[in-house]
Amino acid sequence: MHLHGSAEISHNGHLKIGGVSTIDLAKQYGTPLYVYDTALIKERARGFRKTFKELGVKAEVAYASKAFSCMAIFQLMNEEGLSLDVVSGGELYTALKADFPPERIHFNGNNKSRGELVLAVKEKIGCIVVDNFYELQLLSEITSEMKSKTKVLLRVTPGIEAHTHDYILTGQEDSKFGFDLQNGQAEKAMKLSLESEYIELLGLHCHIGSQIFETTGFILAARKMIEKAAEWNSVYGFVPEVINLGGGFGIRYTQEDDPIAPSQYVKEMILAVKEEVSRTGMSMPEIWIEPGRSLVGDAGISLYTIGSSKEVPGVRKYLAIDGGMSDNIRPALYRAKYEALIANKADAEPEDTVSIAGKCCESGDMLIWDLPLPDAEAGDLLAVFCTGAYGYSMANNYNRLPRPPVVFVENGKSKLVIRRETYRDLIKLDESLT
Ligand SMILES: Cc1ncc(COP(=O)(O)O)c(C=O)c1O
Ligand SMILES: N[C@@H](CCCC[NH3+])C(=O)O
Repeated sequence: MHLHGSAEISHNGHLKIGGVSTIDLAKQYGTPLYVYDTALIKERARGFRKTFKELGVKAEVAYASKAFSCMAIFQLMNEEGLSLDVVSGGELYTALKADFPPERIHFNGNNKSRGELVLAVKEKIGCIVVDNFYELQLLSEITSEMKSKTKVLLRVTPGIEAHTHDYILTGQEDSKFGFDLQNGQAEKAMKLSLESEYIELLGLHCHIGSQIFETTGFILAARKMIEKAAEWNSVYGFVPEVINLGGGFGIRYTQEDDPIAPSQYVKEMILAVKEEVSRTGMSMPEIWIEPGRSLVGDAGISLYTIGSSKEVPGVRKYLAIDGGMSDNIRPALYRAKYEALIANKADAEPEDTVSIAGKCCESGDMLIWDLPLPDAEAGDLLAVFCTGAYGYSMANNYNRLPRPPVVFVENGKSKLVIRRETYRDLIKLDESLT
């Protein structure tokens, strides 16, 4: 078994993360439980910033908060000097409540509501990433009504097909996101933005997809954006201050995944930008990126207690855990794969191949198919690796399962940052509550 992130096995065969025993964590906070090693998140955040610094490029690294949003992670990212990408009024509200500096917040999304845009303009956030003509018009009206200058990036689709799951591809022509860069839409949006009195056009944004393992797509996108910007510069005199190349850097969920180092993505993108800038004679823009998964993904693990089991003779053995697609929908949604071990027998050799079932009333609620494990029984603790991104943030109350708590660990200490939902929480929106 390969360990992920900062996980290690102590002399008694127990799995530890961030220097804390997972057995103790399960005892103290119960299961299911999400655990994040914050030292690893800080290391990743510092790594991105350091790479830009070494390359001498003015940059902003914005944490894509959809990967995992709560006040504690926003506070951590703020302390690390990162900016924040939000995609809803809810994420924006959480960030403001966490005292995240509004000027370092960027607002993405393909159908922001009037209310969301008003909040963003009122709070004078760093920039709004405008996605379509409807939004451009709406934002022009809102900023004029409020007489408030607002910085904007235009999200464009550069027409790149990155290699990843279809559901998480976003940079191709046939996408719901952004202005098409090739067919004149983006150019029209740029002209409209320049004409709008209260809109201050900072530059362009693209995001080609998520969990991408190669740099080709990023390089092509970067080149296309600079090339287009240079063309517009010569025709309209528009010089972009900022080019945002999005996020999407892949991480290792299983040994089948072969990601490159986060710094490598950045280095190759910057090299492409620099080459294109000198070829076209444009001035070097600030480069912004928006990683989510690569900041928090492998820093998180999920802990579950094993309960029932079922043997289908000659076919397979199911082991059921006390969570499932309600706290990790990725296997059901994308056929995502994970690795796991028995945390209280972390040094034991696998003896069996089992399939890990969730407890939701759904046959598709399978967390891991065909997992080699040592002999496991009810009460054992299952640790699933790399659940830090899009686990808690996509958690739901299907079957009215309460969402698990989140604990941060670092240097042998743990801290509860989101408490477990209670049954009372589950009915708190019901109007008949007396
Ligand atoms: C606009 C935008 N930015 C950033 C991200 C972050 O992506 P990832 O978590 O893959 O780094 C996403 C998600 O794919 C996104 O849609
Ligand atoms: N939620 C997805 C990725 C989509 C990212 C947001 N555009 C995942 O779990 O992999």
